Amino acid sequence: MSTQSGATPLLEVQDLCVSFVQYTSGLRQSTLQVINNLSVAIYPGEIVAVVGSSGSGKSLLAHAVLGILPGNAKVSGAISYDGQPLNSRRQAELRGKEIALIPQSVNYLDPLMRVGKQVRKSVRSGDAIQRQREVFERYNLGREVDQLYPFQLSGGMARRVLVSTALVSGARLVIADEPTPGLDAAAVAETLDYFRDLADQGCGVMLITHDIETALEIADRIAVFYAGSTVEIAPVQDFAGEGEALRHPYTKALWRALPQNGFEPIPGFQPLPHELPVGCVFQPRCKLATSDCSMQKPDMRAVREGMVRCIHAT
Ligand SMILES: Nc1ncnc2c1ncn2[C@@H]1O[C@H](COP(=O)(O)OP(=O)(O)OP(=O)(O)O)[C@@H](O)[C@H]1O
Ligand code: NI
Repeated sequence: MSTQSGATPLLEVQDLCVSFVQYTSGLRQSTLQVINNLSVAIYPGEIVAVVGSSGSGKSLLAHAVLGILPGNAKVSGAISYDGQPLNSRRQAELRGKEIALIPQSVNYLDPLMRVGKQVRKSVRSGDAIQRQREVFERYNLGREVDQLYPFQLSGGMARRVLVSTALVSGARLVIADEPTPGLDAAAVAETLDYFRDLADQGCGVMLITHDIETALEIADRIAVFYAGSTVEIAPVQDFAGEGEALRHPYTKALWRALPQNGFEPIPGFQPLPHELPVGCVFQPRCKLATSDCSMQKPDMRAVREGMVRCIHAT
């Protein structure tokens, strides 16, 4: 992209496809493709928000980058970190160290380890106890919390512990999968400020969220997911006015569905992985659709300072 020309992305995902092998009756095997030709990059110093409705493939992208997809997942495409291919050996090496995940579910906490100890395990340099206490203080987690087991935490406390684990790690790439639900306004603001600090220090942050308003507050670029792929990647400034700077009809529709823009709903539903339409996946819901849109799936292409997957975009 022209704004970042020359720089090496911290994370680059190219043409990622993820499918699951499923066994139906008896030994019959079928393949369900859930991520299709997905490409996205994160440069040092930026926050990229990944937005999209439930089931669009956001968490699977995070799990593919970390190498923690379930065993029946088949992955193709290229993922690189800091200019080098991110193969499974490197994923294991970097996971929780250079690359930290704030998982969507609090079930990722180790149920058998006191939370102070499990957070300290992620500290790579400096005084582990001091780092852990500093971050816990920021999140209003008192000393007594250090000794608790995950089942003794409230939902919001468990979330703050998960965020703390990533923040003490000193990771250069933080992938935050819906980090804020269940947090009160102060903790949300604290978390978003922390992401901004990390980016300002040269880290990269992928913020996965279905809350487009939070994304617009904090991110530099927005990647919009729909039915297992990216439909648009746009600088945050393009989300303004009537959405005239946006490229994809779905992104424009998301923008107009926000309360301040009149709550105009998008008719129809996102298709499930086994019922994807031929051609453009958005075509059945799109006002601009022509017969060409149902012929073949459009490629992602550069339009102005962003990327879009629509043959009509200008
Ligand atoms: N292990 C699996 N086997 C088969 N299908 C799966 C598996 N895991 C996820 N999927 C499917 O892949 C699609 C994408 O799932 P994913 O969890 O990435 O969605 P998401 O965008 O994170 O949604 P949410 O906002 O609800 O967290 C969904 O249709 C889901 O049903
Ligand atoms: Ni998810």
